[in-house]
Amino acid sequence: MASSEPLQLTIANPNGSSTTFALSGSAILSVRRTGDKKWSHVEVPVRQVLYAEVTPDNALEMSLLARKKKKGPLSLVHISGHVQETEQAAAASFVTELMQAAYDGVEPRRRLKVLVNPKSGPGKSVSLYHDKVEPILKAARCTVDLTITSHSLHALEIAKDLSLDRYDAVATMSGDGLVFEVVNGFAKHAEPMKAFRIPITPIPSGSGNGLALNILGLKDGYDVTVAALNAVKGRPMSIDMFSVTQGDQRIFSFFSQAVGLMADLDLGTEHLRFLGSTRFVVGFLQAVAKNKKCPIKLHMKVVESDKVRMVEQLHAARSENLPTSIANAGERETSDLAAEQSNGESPLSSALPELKYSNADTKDWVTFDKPILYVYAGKGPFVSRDLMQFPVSLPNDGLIDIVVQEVSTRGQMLKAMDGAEKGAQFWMDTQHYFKAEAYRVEPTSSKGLLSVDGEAYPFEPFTVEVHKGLATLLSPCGYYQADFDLPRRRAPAIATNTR
Ligand SMILES: Nc1ncnc2c1ncn2[C@@H]1O[C@H](COP(=O)(O)OP(=O)(O)OP(=O)(O)O)[C@@H](O)[C@H]1O
Repeated sequence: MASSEPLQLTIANPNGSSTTFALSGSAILSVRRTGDKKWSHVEVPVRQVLYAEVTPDNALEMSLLARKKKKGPLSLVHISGHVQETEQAAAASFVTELMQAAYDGVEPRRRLKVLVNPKSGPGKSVSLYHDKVEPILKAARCTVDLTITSHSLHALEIAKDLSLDRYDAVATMSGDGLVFEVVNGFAKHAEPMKAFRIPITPIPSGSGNGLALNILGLKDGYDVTVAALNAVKGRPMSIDMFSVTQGDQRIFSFFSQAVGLMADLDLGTEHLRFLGSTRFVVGFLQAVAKNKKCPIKLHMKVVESDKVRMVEQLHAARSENLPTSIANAGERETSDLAAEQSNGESPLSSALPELKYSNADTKDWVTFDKPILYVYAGKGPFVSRDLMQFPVSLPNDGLIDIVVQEVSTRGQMLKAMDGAEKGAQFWMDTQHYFKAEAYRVEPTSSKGLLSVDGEAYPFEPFTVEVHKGLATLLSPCGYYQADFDLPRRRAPAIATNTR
């Protein structure tokens, strides 16, 4: 709509009440209803309009998400009215304009495979799905194929055999564990590259919801209503995936790998589960008290190690974000993607990308030569609500962010907790940060833990490499929603280069 005049429609109801809709600049919908005390005036960004139509029996039906109070939760609101004969043409064109603005290039009425893990988080995901999520998907006229997972690896089995042409996206209502199963199921699919084009969209109900936090941001990352809206109309966003190879095993990781203190925290604090998220704080304090060196050798194929430059690259990528990071999965051919991923090095293929670094050849790589407390590598700024571990992470730069924490004083490690939710620890001189194409860890002792996306794997040598843009998520904006910047005064002094 080029006009700055709001597009208006008033429908008169037989009982004497009326509803007036005004659509301003294709961004804001305002609805005023006489005779409705609860929702007499609703004003929402058009993105929050789920559906609008004039039915064959001349009813105007509209569903949207609105907040009753400015800072209150989003509620599902249905508005309906009778369209009289004289109003029919105007109502039809208003609804068409509104739907175009509301979906802005995204196909409405998505076909969703929904997986709900009844055991995730506090165990209330099934009722939460039926109470909060399903009504939104239905109001948006999505077709829903629901499976309540009945056992561990059920989601993997479903993803492995998914009828790819039947679905536009897979929604996982759980924590990060179910996403891990879906990506590893896609990797085992008969058409893996096509499977990875199906976007995955997390609806947070687990105890670890890092992916939802990264996509939806700190404020909305635990809000199932915002996540359901993202399932309805988020845009496909390509993200890099990692292959973790260990012996003959190839695991697909979308999130993180950890050894040392952070793996101990992730996997070694199950006995503190009764503490909820406090378990990580208690676990961190216990681990810092031990201050135990992680017995490994670390080799990395480093591309960037200058922290200031990484922040600048983050901002540059953000400013040019949409055309590069948002890919319309429907319009992109698998072969285009294979070309992007291979960087022209291997023939186009519908098979998974071949491993480049599965052997132990780390010649010309950087070897980290100081005592290590932990290595934490991954994608996406937040690993939890309290820790922005990878503040400069980009969704599909083809690189993995590697944090290497040197063994340091207990006092300094405790200080690292201060501002960790904003990524403050990034600037610690003892916390080294690399962007790499690949890395390899070789344990020098058999005692230790390895966590891959929160799952335990043997503490044995492993190699990780990046597959650029292999998987697809749905995102409201095309970038990770986490703010991070240079600390203005200190910036020039703290740039580290440990290459
Ligand atoms: N019906 C089920 N019974 C038991 N486990 C299940 C069931 N459905 C799925 N699972 C398993 O639950 C695991 C945990 O899921 P997820 O990580 O998504 O949630 P979570 O609440 O964050 O869990 P955690 O705290 O254990 O990481 C998954 O690895 C999955 O295999």
